[in-house]
Amino acid sequence: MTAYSAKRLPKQTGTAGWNAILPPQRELPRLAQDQTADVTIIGGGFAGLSAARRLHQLDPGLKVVVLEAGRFAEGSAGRNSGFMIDLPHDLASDNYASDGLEADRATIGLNRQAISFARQVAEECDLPLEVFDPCGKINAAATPAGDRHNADYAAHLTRLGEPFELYDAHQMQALTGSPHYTSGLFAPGTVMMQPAAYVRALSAHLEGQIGVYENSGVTGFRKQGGAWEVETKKAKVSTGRIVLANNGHIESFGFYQRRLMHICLYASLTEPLTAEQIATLGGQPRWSVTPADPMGTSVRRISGSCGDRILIRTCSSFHPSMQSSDSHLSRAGKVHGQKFQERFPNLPDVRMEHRWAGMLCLSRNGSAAFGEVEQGVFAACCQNGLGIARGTLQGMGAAELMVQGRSDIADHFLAQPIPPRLPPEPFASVGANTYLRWKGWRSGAE
Ligand SMILES: Cc1cc2nc3c(=O)[nH]c(=O)nc-3n(C[C@H](O)[C@H](O)[C@H](O)COP(=O)(O)OP(=O)(O)OC[C@H]3O[C@@H](n4cnc5c(N)ncnc54)[C@H](O)[C@@H]3O)c2cc1C
Repeated sequence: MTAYSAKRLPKQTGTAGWNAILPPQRELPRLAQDQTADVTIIGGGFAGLSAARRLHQLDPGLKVVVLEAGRFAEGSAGRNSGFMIDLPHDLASDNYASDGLEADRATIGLNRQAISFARQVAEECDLPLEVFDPCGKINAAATPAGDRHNADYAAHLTRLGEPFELYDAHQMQALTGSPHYTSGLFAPGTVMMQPAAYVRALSAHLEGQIGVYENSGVTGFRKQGGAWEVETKKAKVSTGRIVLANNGHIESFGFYQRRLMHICLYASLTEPLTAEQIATLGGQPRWSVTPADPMGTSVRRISGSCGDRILIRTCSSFHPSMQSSDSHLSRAGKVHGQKFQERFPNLPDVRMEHRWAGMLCLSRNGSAAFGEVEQGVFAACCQNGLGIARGTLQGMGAAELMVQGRSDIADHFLAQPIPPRLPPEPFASVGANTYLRWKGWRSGAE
């Protein structure tokens, strides 16, 4: 008999700040009674919820069940910085060869399909701009190396025919209130999300169409005759097909073993700024910057019903156990405090209200863990950092692969080579953590 058991279920470190600042969340049911389904989706982040929505769009007659281990919006989907980005981090057109440009154009086109899909969700759920804002983002530089990076990136965007604007230090200060930045590159295609509010809204919206269960971690699944039996602690689902949309935790079931890198990122969110602090800070009420050096610090200022706050996102660590610790979080928190002070020296008394860690999943070659991994079992995992757009896209692609047999999105992921193996332990952990610390140090003021 074919059977897969989960070696572990997700455990989170720190409070998921985006979720904590929202009003109390209505609890969705946990799976308490045995059920049957056509498709069972394991994991309720961007990939799982998008797969569910796309399946329902393609065939409303399908009986679909989503099983999420924790509460919706408490996992990484509600712990990220909220940048739904259309442009790749590293443009492939370095060599100015036309196949590099074509590859970049294809990736950008697909990311924009994911953004359109999410925009429809925002429209149907009537999400306000503070939750889903197609306002673009700025790649901010704070050193000559960062300025050079932005200039190179601008040259690539020109070749691609993509719009952008360059800001000088004065414009950056007028926008952010911070004297820290030396230049910025504004690209208009990114959507800024309140990620927990989006995930809550999408899961609640789906509740009327399919079975949506939280606090229902899947402990295993086994082949029973022609169907799969998916087990949680309390009840089972007998299902024709399964989508594994549990990102790095796909490895917990034994797939892609030692091929996925489990990286933890850390973020802190301030308490609401007082009217006096807002006046001292100046700048615009909402803006979002990613660092010119990807290992630097992302910063967001938000305003609206959850108050005026600033998010600081930096530091990373490698955890094959898929779990960080309070001591790692506390160390990252100290760095967040320093990064805040460097950027906002005129706000010495602002306290961080929430700090958290969150896992994401990378492969060494940037490939996804996608496709039919066992008869009737489909993977939509390993988002390689840009998980809001890529997770949404993989969820859409897995649904299309199941129902239509193929699609542009599914073909894109199926064409990628399998993620290569990692070096054995302890070399992988020592090597990766040393590399991450070195890259973090090298990013300096960025
Ligand atoms: C601090 C931080 C900042 C980030 N910033 C950004 C950003 O600005 N932009 C961006 O694009 N990406 C960002 N990311 C990455 C992004 O959050 C992830 O790539 C994205 O959440 C991946 O989506 P997913 O649906 O594939 O996986 P997840 O969001 O991790 O969802 C998988 C779900 O599966 C559930 N699960 C796991 N095992 C089981 C099981 N056995 N049974 C049931 N459920 C299970 C988990 O609880 C989880 O909710 C950031 C991540 C962090 C931590």
